[in-house]
Amino acid sequence: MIVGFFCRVVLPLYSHKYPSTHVLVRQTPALGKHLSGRSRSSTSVNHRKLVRNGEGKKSVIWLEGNIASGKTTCLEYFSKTSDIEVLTEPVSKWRNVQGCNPLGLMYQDPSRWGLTLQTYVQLTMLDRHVLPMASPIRMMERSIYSAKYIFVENLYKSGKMPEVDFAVLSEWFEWIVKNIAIPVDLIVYLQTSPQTCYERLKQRCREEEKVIPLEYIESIHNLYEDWLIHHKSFEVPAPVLVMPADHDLKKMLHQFEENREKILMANC
Ligand SMILES: Nc1ncnc2c1ncn2[C@@H]1O[C@H](COP(=O)(O)OP(=O)(O)O)[C@@H](O)[C@H]1O
Ligand SMILES: Cc1cn([C@H]2C[C@H](O)[C@@H](COP(=O)(O)O)O2)c(=O)[nH]c1=O
Repeated sequence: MIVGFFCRVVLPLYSHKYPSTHVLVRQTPALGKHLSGRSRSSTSVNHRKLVRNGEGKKSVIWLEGNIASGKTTCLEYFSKTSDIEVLTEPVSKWRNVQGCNPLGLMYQDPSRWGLTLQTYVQLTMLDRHVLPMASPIRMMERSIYSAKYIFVENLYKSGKMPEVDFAVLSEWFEWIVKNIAIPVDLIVYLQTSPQTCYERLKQRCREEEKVIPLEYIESIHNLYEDWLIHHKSFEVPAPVLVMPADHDLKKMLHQFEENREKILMANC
């Protein structure tokens, strides 16, 4: 089964270096063209979109990062803060929709099931994005954007997703982001080395993910870096706070605390 998923994938060699201690906030050039001052927040959405009322002062943070980079651990830490609601990724749904497991099927045969999984990921992510906010601050694990720009892109670029599947998903995605407000004020990127994620992934030992080789994690890493660091692939919809995340748990918790203000004051 491992062969079924990965044998035809041609992957680039991994050659990045990682900053180890400091945290960077990046304002994207593309963002500046569209947004200015206060308007970069959730209130800035195109008037043609379906805008939700009463959310002007609220702030939405997306937590992005590779598989097993420590997103859930970070969310757990911030979930203890009052006035923050935390939305984890709906992975349990991806593992069980009406008794079927699209995540497992995708890892077994991505060409056959990639579209199925990614259609469901797109739907369940959208469902998360449009959920009315129950607190002034929302921290959300990943986004409909990373599902498309990282995971769909990876399936397509690695030759695992047929062109027609990619075209259909792309049209759905474009329609959604054009017509539905997807607010975001800050993207926090947990920047890890693929090796770190690979080790954490093995330690976590999720059944469906046992077939994942290091090369897959490297591809996801490169797509994240091209998007959020090098700005080489797709528009970045909010400023990016880069948090080095190879450190042990103690240091990571310290780093979360150090950056608390920066993260929680995202729309000020
Ligand atoms: N800083 C860290 N050092 C060592 N292990 C970690 C660290 N952060 C998380 N882990 C462990 O790595 C695995 C993946 O972490 P998790 O938070 O679930 O990542 P993600 O949500 O990004 O997939 C879990 O077993 C978790 O306990
Ligand atoms: C968003 C997204 C995720 N996946 C896969 C990748 C992982 O196996 C899980 C998510 O786990 P994580 O520890 O939170 O990274 O889902 C995918 O295949 N496609 C996607 O769009």
